[in-house]
Amino acid sequence: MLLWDETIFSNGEVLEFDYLPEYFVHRDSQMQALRFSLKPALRGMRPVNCLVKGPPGTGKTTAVMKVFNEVKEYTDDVAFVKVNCQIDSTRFAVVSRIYEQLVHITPPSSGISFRRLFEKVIKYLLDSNKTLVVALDDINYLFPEGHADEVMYSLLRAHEQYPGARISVIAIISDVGIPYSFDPRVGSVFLPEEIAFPRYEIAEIADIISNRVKHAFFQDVVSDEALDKVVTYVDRTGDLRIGIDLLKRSGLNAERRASRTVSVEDVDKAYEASRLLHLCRNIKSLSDHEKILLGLIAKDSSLPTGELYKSFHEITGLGYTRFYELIEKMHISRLIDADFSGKGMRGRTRYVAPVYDSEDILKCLE
Ligand SMILES: Nc1ncnc2c1ncn2[C@@H]1O[C@H](COP(=O)(O)OP(=O)(O)OP(=O)(O)O)[C@@H](O)[C@H]1O
Repeated sequence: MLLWDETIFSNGEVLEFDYLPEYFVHRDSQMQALRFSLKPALRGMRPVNCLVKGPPGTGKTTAVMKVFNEVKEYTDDVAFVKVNCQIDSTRFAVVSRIYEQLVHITPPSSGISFRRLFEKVIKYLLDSNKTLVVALDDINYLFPEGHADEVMYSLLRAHEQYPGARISVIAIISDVGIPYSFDPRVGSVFLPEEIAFPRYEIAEIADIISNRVKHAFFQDVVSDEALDKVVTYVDRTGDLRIGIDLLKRSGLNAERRASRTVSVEDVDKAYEASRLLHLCRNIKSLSDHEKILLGLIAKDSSLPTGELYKSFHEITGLGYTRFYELIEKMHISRLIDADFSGKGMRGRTRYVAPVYDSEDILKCLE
């Protein structure tokens, strides 16, 4: 029996999402490519822009943050800023975040234009003679409304308007199969070094997960069978984040039943929640109107678009154009399927259906 102050976690912190692991392996070539791209900054030159691409949970953000930390050890002349585009999803929000991280003051959310704020960023860089490297993490979230082009254009052409400004970008794309492309105007200034992060092999997953177990739990808490089960689940999606979440939830499940060991059943039970991680993460990033619409679609996927619009309009008061834009956006984000069902008596009727299990969607929306 576990007492109140007893725990099976020796260092649960290593299972938190924001933990930067010391043991970071199987990404040597990618780390090396990042180092080479950033190296010019050590000589006061603009670093090479990068496009870091790969499926979710393959270590992209971690690799970039680790290389940032390495360079910070060498020099104070480079300022590194990571922007989470899922949270900061407009050009203004991105530059606000950059300003906040550089100057350590949160700018007002209104009453100041993008241009004014951007000029403050540039002034800071010129006054301090620093090079700025911006990692735009999960830049995918900026594509649907065209913000990715605006952001990239502003950052990468800054030196034309403000001579002497040195800014480079590491665009991190979580590749979930949705096509994306930059505007040709951006393409002419963004000729990046592309760095691919492929899915991990099962042996690599096993290596990383077992190392995390060693640091997170006391000895012999996680049996080989339970560990294998976690690895099998991670291998299904290729996403290590799911594995780390699984470890944490399995451990908590074991503690809940006052056990000193994590069983295969604890892992199975935890997977119910962990497998929804991505879906819930995507849904969390939607606006309130999008959530309402997705909820309606999940509740009844057989509704023709006209009916769906009526219900949506009743709740939100929004018009058809906006409704249609939201349908398009969620279609692009792969949350819904939106297909023309053919030509009927009333012309073309477009039906929409959720890509994911409706119950799962409703669970994430709760
Ligand atoms: N090679 C590795 N060694 C140790 N831990 C790793 C490794 N790769 C990824 N991880 C862990 O997996 C989790 C997800 O990694 P990370 O956030 O870097 O992935 P990502 O590719 O940026 O994901 P996304 O595209 O979803 O944003 C983190 O907790 C990280 O510590």
